[in-house]
Amino acid sequence: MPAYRRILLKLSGEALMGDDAYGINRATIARMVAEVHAVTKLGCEVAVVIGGGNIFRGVAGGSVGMDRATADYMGMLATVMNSLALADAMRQDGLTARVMSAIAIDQVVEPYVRPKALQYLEEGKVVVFAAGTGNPFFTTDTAAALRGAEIGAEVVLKATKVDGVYTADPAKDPSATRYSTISFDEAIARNLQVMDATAFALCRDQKLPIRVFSILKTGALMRVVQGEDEGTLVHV
Ligand SMILES: Nc1ncnc2c1ncn2[C@@H]1O[C@H](COP(=O)(O)OP(=O)(O)O)[C@@H](O)[C@H]1O
Ligand SMILES: O=c1ccn([C@@H]2O[C@H](COP(=O)(O)OP(=O)(O)O)[C@@H](O)[C@H]2O)c(=O)[nH]1
Repeated sequence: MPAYRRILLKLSGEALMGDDAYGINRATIARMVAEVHAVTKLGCEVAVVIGGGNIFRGVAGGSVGMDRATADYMGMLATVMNSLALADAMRQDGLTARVMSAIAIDQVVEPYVRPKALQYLEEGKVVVFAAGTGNPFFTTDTAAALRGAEIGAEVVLKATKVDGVYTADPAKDPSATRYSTISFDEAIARNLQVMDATAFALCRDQKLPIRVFSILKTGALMRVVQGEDEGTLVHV
């Protein structure tokens, strides 16, 4: 029995690069798909939000000097590409996935319609939410919080490059230590950058817990879905 009936899984775009410099690493995406497939077999309904940082980010290198909103729309389009790649990898693995976009791009993917998304989930299909929230100045972490709340997910699972929430950015401060649990209030007060404050605040207000764990660690998703202690739980 899974510990959760329905989850919202946030996959880092940047982590999908694996050891590549850009784009999507086939082995990394195939491994993530296999892990998602395994948890669906437990009877867990899975919705996915995927980032775009492996292709384009509104606030990084390639966007210097650009109008921020324009750069953010490019970032959202990057998430559409990742979503298509992910859904196709799922198809190859024998999983049925549906991509729904927050921005109209009807010839490519169907638009996000909440009742339709709920129907797909009830049918056991994996739903991949593309284009983030559909708005510039937001992130795919916030999209994960938003869609997670909308579909009544019991938890937002953030699969990223680090294996939890640390006292400081572990990429910059090697003396940082990992929390096994932390409250939303403390994570916000300490300005911990593992997720943006908008995402934290939305989940806190909706009483939707977040678990942060490593996308690089094989079997971590399964352990989380089985209710085992993995990564960091951010709670109300
Ligand atoms: N307190 C912290 N605990 C953990 N990670 C942190 C913290 N502060 C900053 N980070 C950084 O946040 C990154 C994850 O956030 P982000 O870049 O938005 O990832 P994603 O691509 O998954 O959206 C980690 O790779 C880590 O280096
Ligand atoms: O609701 C959203 C979600 C994403 N983005 C843009 O899309 C980029 C890629 O998303 P994100 O950085 O969250 O991806 P990840 O960190 O997971 O790779 C962001 O930098 C933003 O420019 C946006 O404008 N609105």
